[in-house]
Amino acid sequence: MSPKVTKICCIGAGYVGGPTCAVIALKCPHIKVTIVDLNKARIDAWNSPDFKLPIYEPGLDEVVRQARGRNLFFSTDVDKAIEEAELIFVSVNTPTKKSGVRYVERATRNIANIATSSKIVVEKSTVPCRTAESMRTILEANSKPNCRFDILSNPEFLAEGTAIQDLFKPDRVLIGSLQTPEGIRACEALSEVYANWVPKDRILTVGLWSSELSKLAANAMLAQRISSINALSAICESTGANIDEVAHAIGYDTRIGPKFLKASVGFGGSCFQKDILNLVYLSESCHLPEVAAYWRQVVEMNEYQKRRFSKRVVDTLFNTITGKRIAVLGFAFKADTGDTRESAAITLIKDFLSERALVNVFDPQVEHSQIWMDLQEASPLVPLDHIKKHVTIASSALEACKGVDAIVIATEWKEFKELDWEQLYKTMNKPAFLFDGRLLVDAQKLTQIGFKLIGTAIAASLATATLLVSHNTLSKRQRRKHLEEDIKRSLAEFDATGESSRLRTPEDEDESLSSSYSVAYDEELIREQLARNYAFFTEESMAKIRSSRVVIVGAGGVGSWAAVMLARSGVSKIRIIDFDQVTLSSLNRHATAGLTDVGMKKVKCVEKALKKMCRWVQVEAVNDLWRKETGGDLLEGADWVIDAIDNIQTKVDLLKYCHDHSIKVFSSMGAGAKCDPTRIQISDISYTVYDPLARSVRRRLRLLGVNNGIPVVYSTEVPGDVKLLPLPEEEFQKGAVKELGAFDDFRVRILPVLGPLPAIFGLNAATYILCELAEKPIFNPLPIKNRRKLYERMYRDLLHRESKLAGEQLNRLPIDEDDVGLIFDDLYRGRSAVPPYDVPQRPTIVRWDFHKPITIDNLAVFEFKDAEKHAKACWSATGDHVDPDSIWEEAVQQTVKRRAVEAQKVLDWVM
Ligand SMILES: NC(=O)c1ccc[n+]([C@@H]2O[C@H](COP(=O)([O-])OP(=O)(O)OC[C@H]3O[C@@H](n4cnc5c(N)ncnc54)[C@H](O)[C@@H]3O)[C@@H](O)[C@H]2O)c1
Ligand SMILES: O=c1ccn([C@@H]2O[C@H](COP(=O)(O)OP(=O)(O)O[C@H]3O[C@H](CO)[C@@H](O)[C@H](O)[C@H]3O)[C@@H](O)[C@H]2O)c(=O)[nH]1
Repeated sequence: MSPKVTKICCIGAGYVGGPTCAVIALKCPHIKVTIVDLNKARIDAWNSPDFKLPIYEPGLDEVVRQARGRNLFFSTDVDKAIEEAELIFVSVNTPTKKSGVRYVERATRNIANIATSSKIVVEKSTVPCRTAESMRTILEANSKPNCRFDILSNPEFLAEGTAIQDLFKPDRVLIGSLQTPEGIRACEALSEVYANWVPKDRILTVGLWSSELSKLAANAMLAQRISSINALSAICESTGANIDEVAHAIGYDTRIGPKFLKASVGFGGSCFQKDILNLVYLSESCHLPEVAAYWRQVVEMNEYQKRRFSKRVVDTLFNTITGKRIAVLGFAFKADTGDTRESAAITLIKDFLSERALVNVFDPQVEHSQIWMDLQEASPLVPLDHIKKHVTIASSALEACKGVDAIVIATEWKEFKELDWEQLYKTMNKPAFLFDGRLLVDAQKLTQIGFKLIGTAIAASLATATLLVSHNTLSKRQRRKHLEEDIKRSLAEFDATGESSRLRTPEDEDESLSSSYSVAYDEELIREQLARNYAFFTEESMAKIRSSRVVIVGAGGVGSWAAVMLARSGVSKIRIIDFDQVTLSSLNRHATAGLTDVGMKKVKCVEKALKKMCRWVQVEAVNDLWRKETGGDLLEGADWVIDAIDNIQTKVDLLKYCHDHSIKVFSSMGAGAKCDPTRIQISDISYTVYDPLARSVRRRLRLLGVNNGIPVVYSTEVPGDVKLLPLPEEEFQKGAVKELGAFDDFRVRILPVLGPLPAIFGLNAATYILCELAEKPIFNPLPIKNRRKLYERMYRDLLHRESKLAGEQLNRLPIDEDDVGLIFDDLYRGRSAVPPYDVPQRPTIVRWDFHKPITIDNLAVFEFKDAEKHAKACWSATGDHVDPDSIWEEAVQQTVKRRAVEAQKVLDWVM
């Protein structure tokens, strides 16, 4: 017979332990239930005379009111409760990663140490599969005589906000046990407890490991539905489909069902992310990388959804929210709870702050102290005082929305649906933007009031475009009128913060930077300043450039020039990282440093200059050495990274890190000891030649498994006479001098540098990235240029072959070496016309159609042996030549024809 349970202890008085065991006490008056916790404040709150419970959960206080003091007790005396109980729930928190079960382990050890009689120990916490085994080992190793422990898994499926309802009427209660007679008896004892109110057919009994895994699986499947619908919402936004309609339509299929298909700003809560990551670790430890990647994508999609949402806010508010005020309605991770763990609102507010917006936040349940704690935790490097200057916690939604430029609904609190929106509209700045991250409000009604409504998933991109145009046209005339005054005002501001003749202190820098931020720079002014770029790239591409973030590692000769040109071209977010200071000798190549900047941090010097050039630019100056161990965070949010580092090991680490994390990176190779700008070029790292730094980086990366896929700027120049200078004593004082070397052979020496060269490298990087951001990439940058000798040889080969075919020695051809260069490098990009279009070992050009004369549109590039084969097959001494289309496959014919069309365009351009 199964043992009768009369006393239960629950370790952990949190969101699960509290409501679950309170309901057990309510439904089983014959059982004494004691909920214990180490956190005294929490227990005091559970015991508070006026029922100010530590968690907000509809219906919970009613349950506690009925049972507390009768058969429900809350206590900090963990040991006493363990000793008394026959059945112990372990309902402690289980944060992510390997350390996640440490609280479970601690609680288990506690049980082992205290218990003097047999116990049924129940895992209520969500744990990785086979945690019960570790618990058993701990319990058995420490057990006393006549003391047996049976372990059960009884995962909890309640959702916050509906916990009481879920506990009263669970879909199922799952109990896992070892399939031994003792295990089954323990399982029956727990089943009996639930049977007091849960129908028997809803109590499922399974094996221990199945039960543990089922909990992770259930959450993974639920979260996967949200990520799936959120991924579809992105498609809706691009196509004009409506995600609510899509969800409704697919939910009608009984196999899919209507629940958990609400597109949102991203799921939050303490469970989903943690439990999926647990499943990912489990898959990895079972050596199932594909399975791990599959589940990881659910979390990644969620991150993407949050990022996408904040980007949408910035884009819609005319590409900048600097100085603008945004109301965030809702801070809890979902409605009807005060829980904020992993709430999407935290990420959104963090993003808004990093864009220098001002935020008003309101949540009907979340404590103010909790909001400050979460925001501080999200940005640990930013002092709380600074956060408090930019965030205001309002006491009502109305107060939060007063005077704001936009409202963001982050939590689906019902009361937000029923706000007096007409009143709110009146108090807001116009246009009154409303971003409904929960698709909560009545879109039609609010649009009629005048709101510019942008949901997570309606055809917002189209709406935004229309808005931008109408807004701009409407106010263009007035704005034009003020343009001149605005410029004057701006210039006056600059003067006030401008250079003085004395040496500047870091305090001066900060002051001038912050005051220059305070001036709102009109969108019209920005467009005027970027007019030539708009003309070059078009509206759409410029929107992409302006909303992008570039991280530049290295603020020296290369990085500073790249930063300047990116900012001048409209990039609005630049993070620049360097640990060094400006020295007098930096001035020969630095883009922004002046005499008064000597001694200043390089990154600050760049920041200061960029802000003077471009008022839209937000610079994050990070005065630190980039290290692979900790540098990941610094690359977060980057659309592109520029490697402008001169230290080879850090360079390799950065490139490898970017490669492994699929972060786009552009690298600068060696600019030292060179002077010929015509030999500087952009290519994939795998195509670099004659550059010793590139060779060394290439070799080290290859050892790390990275062969290609990194665009670089480098020079093919082979310096004739490089004079290395000895390293000055002060550099040795800094230690680790070996790390200073640009490349192996040049360690601990100073490489002579001609100033313009690093500048050109930096400008190459900026140009390449701008075209990429604009989605108008430089089409196939030449792998190699300045190959005069090669062109001469190819010309000679062609002359030789044509002479042989004609049966007489020709002196010249109707094309010259420049034409060869054009055909080979510009038209054929240095590659053969034959798939897979390799760079030929011995590139050769050959007449394509022998019926026609030699012209640049009748020559093709082949590997030497293919060219010979071609001539042999097509040429006929009688003049009855064979049509090349009859001997070459379709792909080759098409390539040659495309190149011929391009050749015609070149001719039209040149003539
Ligand atoms: N929150 C949910 O909606 C939910 C739903 C189902 C399952 N779960 C799972 O339930 C578990 C608990 O989650 P939660 O949200 O209740 O966490 P929580 O942080 O709200 O509560 C855990 C409590 O355990 C206490 N605790 C930790 N170690 C202790 C010890 N050795 N002795 C006494 N008290 C100790 C902590 O002080 C804390 O008050 C987790 O594994 C979670 O994944 C949570
Ligand atoms: O269609 C939907 C449903 C939910 N969410 C969001 O998803 C998150 C999680 O919601 P929900 O699952 O309702 O709350 P939780 O309290 O996290 O509950 C989940 O996690 C618990 C802990 O493991 C499990 O017990 C529950 O069964 C499981 O639903 C919240 O941010 C919701 O806003 C959506 O965006 N769209």
